[in-house]
Amino acid sequence: MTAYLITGAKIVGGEVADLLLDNGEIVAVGTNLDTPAEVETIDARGLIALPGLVDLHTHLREPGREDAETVLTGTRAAAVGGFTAVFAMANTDPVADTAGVVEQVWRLGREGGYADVVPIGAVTVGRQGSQLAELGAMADSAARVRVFSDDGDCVWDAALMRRALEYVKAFGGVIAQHAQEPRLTQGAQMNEGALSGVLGLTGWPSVAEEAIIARDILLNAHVGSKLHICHLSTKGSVEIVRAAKQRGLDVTAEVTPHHLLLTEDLAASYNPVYKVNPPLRTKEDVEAVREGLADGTIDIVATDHAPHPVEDKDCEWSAASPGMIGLETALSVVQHAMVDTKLLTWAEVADRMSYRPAEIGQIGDHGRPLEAGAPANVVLIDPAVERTVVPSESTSLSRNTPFEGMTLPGRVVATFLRGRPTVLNGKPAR
Ligand SMILES: NC(=O)N[C@@H](CC(=O)O)C(=O)O
Ligand SMILES: [Zn+2]
Ligand SMILES: [Zn+2]
Repeated sequence: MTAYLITGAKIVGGEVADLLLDNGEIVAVGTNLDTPAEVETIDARGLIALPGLVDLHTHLREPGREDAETVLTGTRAAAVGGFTAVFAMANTDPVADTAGVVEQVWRLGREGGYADVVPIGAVTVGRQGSQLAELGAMADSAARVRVFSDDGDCVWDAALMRRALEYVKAFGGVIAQHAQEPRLTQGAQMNEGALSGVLGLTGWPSVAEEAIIARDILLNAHVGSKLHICHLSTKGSVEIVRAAKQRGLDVTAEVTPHHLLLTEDLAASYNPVYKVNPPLRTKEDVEAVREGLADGTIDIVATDHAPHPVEDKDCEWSAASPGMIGLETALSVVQHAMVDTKLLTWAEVADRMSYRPAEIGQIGDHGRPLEAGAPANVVLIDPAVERTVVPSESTSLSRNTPFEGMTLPGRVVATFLRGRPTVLNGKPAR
């Protein structure tokens, strides 16, 4: 295995040092390092070294919708975005609700070699919301599932949600909730407000998200288990989570890059590339989620990378599937919305996009500080360049990026997974 000497990188945006990667590990960090006779040197002057990013919320679409994405294409896109581990959501076909399916997804990730794939198990059989899935068997499987979610749908039955929280408590698992009260969002197409009225699209009110978050925080406090909130999107949700954390209640939350940057106004184009669950919200909401991410109320950024084939997006708004791709643009959006605005430092970006998601998802090999002895999961980024997002250039099989035409800062130059490059010079390396 080739050893790599990365020279002159700003370590997590701070001090300049060299990094020696060998045998899958970070062997040393410092200057004038002793290197093996055969070493590949990467000049990283001007670049920032971050721990490999971890995405707690990715839709890889395999099995079932391999026309939209596969484990291989999705993890390749993840590597291009700087990720070394992704959690694969369970809303596949068949649903990831048995040990057999989660083991298959886990194995496909291993074979691809671009990023570690950690399957998320469904909470209920077929994500139908009526009967608990075999959570224990998925936890005991080779995939070691710790995160469970019916994402795409809400576990709306309070008794079932309570039982799920109780069940996973036995092995320290976490229930990741897609907070969407179904009765309040029947036929919902976009954020509910003045604009949805003008556009004639059925509204998705903030309270449909907030009511479930409040309920689940209370249920979880009662049970004493672990609750994670997927793609939180409203100011009210931030306030509820902030108050819960102040009271010492155990809850974690994520925000997507698109909810950190985009607003509901984009729906006025009737272009379904802007249709997503939860919907794009208002400027006030965007400001609130940015503040929440900055002060730690929101623990992490997760992409909710949701690839869809052209035919599911190139149609009228109400017929289109909700969801946006995001793996390849996530870090640039975070730099633009959070770093360039001085809301987060690079060290805090490492926390929100690597350390914390690995901790919530309970994977030890990722999300470790760049120190000797840690697995060599490293990403090198150039924060000084800008690029314009062109959908046809995406590594993902799908093209449904809402950032088309936007000029965003930063670019991933190289990604290393256990010391092996998955991306070099911004291109997949394997
Ligand atoms: N976010 C979306 O709009 N869509 C996701 C499901 C989900 O995350 O709820 C998908 O699977 O396409
Ligand atoms: Zn969801
Ligand atoms: Zn999702």
